[in-house]
Amino acid sequence: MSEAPNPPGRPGNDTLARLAELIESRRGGDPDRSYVARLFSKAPDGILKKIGEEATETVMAAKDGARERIVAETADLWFHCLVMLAHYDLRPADVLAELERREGLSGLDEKASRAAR
Ligand SMILES: N=c1c2ncn([C@@H]3O[C@H](COP(=O)(O)OP(=O)(O)OP(=O)(O)O)[C@@H](O)[C@H]3O)c2ncn1[C@@H]1O[C@H](COP(=O)(O)O)[C@@H](O)[C@H]1O
Repeated sequence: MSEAPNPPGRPGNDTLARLAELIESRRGGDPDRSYVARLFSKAPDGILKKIGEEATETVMAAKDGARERIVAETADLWFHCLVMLAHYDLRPADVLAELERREGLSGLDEKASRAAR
């Protein structure tokens, strides 16, 4: 994976990594001063509940074809997933590595190989 910073105006892996570090820094923080610390204090159920809510809101925005809401709700969903990953000592890099591992592997071929197992 490239270590180069994101090109200006092109947020990417750096953004996820930076946000993950910020989330990590909130562990054990004051729930009255930090939303992330509040989520950690309710982990895992409080985080998982938010992921369910944000996933539903993302689906509803997409059904409406509301592009701005799709972006906003997907950002909420990704953010809460990052908090969940941190709770389980995982990082965005772990998920990105899995996506990279799948690059070039057709989802249909992968599914067919499962049936053959
Ligand atoms: N990216 C986010 C981010 N995205 C969404 N949210 C919060 O996630 C919540 C989304 O919940 P909802 O939309 O359901 O709104 P709500 O009804 O107010 O939420 P609930 O009361 O139901 O929990 C809101 O409170 C948002 O403010 C976020 N909160 C924090 N961050 C990042 O996390 C960093 C640390 O935040 P603090 O820990 O609060 O300092 C921030 O600097 C940001 O970079």
